[in-house]
Amino acid sequence: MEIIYGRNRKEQPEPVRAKVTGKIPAWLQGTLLRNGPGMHTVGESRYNHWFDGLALLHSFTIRDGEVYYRSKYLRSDTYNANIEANRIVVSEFGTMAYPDPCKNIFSKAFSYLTHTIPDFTDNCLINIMKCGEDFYATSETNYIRKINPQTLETLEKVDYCKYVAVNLATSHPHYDEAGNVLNMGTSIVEKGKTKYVIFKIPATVPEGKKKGKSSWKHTEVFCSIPSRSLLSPSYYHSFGVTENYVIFLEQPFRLDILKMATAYIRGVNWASCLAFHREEKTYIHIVDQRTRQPVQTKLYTDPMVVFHHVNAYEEDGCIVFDVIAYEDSSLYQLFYLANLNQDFKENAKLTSVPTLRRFAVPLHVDKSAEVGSNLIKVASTTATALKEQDGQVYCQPEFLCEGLELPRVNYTHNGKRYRYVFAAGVHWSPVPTKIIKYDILTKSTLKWRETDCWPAEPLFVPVPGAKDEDDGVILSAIVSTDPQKLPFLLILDAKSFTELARASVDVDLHMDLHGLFIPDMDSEAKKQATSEEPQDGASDCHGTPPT
Ligand SMILES: CC1=C(/C=C/C(C)=C/C=C/C(C)=C/C=O)C(C)(C)CCC1
Ligand SMILES: [Fe+2]
Repeated sequence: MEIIYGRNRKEQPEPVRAKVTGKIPAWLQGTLLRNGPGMHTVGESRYNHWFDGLALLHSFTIRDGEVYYRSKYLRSDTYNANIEANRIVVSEFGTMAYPDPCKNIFSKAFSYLTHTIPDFTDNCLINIMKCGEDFYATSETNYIRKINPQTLETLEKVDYCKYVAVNLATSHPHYDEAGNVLNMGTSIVEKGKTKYVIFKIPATVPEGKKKGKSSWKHTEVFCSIPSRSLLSPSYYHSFGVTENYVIFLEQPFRLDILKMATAYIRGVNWASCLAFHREEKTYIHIVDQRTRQPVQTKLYTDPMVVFHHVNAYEEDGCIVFDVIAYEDSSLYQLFYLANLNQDFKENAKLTSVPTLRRFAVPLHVDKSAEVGSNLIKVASTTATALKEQDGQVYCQPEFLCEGLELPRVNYTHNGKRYRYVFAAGVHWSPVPTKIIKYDILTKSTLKWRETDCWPAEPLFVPVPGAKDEDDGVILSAIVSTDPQKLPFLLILDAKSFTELARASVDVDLHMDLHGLFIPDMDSEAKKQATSEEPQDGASDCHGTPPT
């Protein structure tokens, strides 16, 4: 497993032409842009956790049946400082680092205690976010980095704090049809007012506002939800939306602000400031996007840990939402590199399998409904919401299926009724071994797997003019541990899950986390843009750099 997770990868900044077998659909034109950790040692120093690794961006550009690959390390301030010092000098999720070895521990403690929380890393390794015409590499701190989606070059650093009062923000924003970004973050520095903030970044500068100003300046706070515990807000990796509502799970997997404030002096990492409180409830917050107010009903469910929301929609006065949930927080523990070694089968055993759970919550509680009665009348789910004596509502999910992570849906169905979940297949180990299509209606599963192949998150791309939800393809970057087999971009027909094509590349492909697909501009504009490109005559697979 070290081959997959712990090894430093060589970047490939010049495009390499892939060897394509099978046939790539003619309509599939664009760039799959993805992010993930690629470097886990700097000089003699080593990160402890897979989520610490320096961000390595990579892309597969698909054009006229050909595929070009490139990869480039994000030149974050963190990357540059580490490379210059030839050691890890910036702290990450699982590794605490000290910038200045000359200072003694007390001066360090003093300088950090003057700020509640020290400056976080800009090593944005988790996802890619589209904001108007711009693309950003993202993580969960207050920093994101603008990138050039074609050349993968690193551009300016954006600090969320300048536009909205958050110190942490998710790397799983949602997009509406106009491309506006809806995201959530936590404000932890104002100790008396620890809160979760839902905010919207417009795709363009709003009409009537001075032209030329960045749309970031028009970021609006939608709603703030005070944290139940001021010194220990919930950690969350994503949230859900429907057409009119936002779903936020305040789960008992919490950050301890006091522990964070003293982490440097104590020499412990950020991860140790996170704890799962298995005796506590998970509170379900629903925010109405139209009134920007939280729904007043107190909704809760059993303790659980959720990283990924899958999708959500409204049905008959209820909100139905699907998440991948765990019984504990062992997932983050398993990604310590010490567990991802040869004995990973023993060391990296999840103590709880990820399960796809469907919740249904009532938007209104009928005053005349009896205590103990189930408020969910939706026939399509067995999820329940029981009215309690004190007016609270206890929600119990329907268990749909288990053994899946990194879920994706056809994004045109985001927030709406949907039927298919595409995901990576994992079981008692966090290492994906297959790609799954789960049909919520028939509760059936289609799978793709191949020996010694380790798939990444599967991404659905719809065929233009698609009629069915699964009219399109699945793209997944596959890492191979068979020395005879190159890594490849896999293209599956999303309906049948049969392989349409694979594009093998002789490069050091890394296991990544998340990304997006950027469809090419319309064909006329594309012709103009590519008319000046030289002809591809390379036989060594180093083809024409795609624009
Ligand atoms: C650096 C840093 C953080 C980083 C978290 C990361 C990097 C999480 C990655 C999560 C992933 C990849 C989950 C996949 O399911 C915290 C804890 C937010 C807060 C303190 C500073
Ligand atoms: Fe994620």
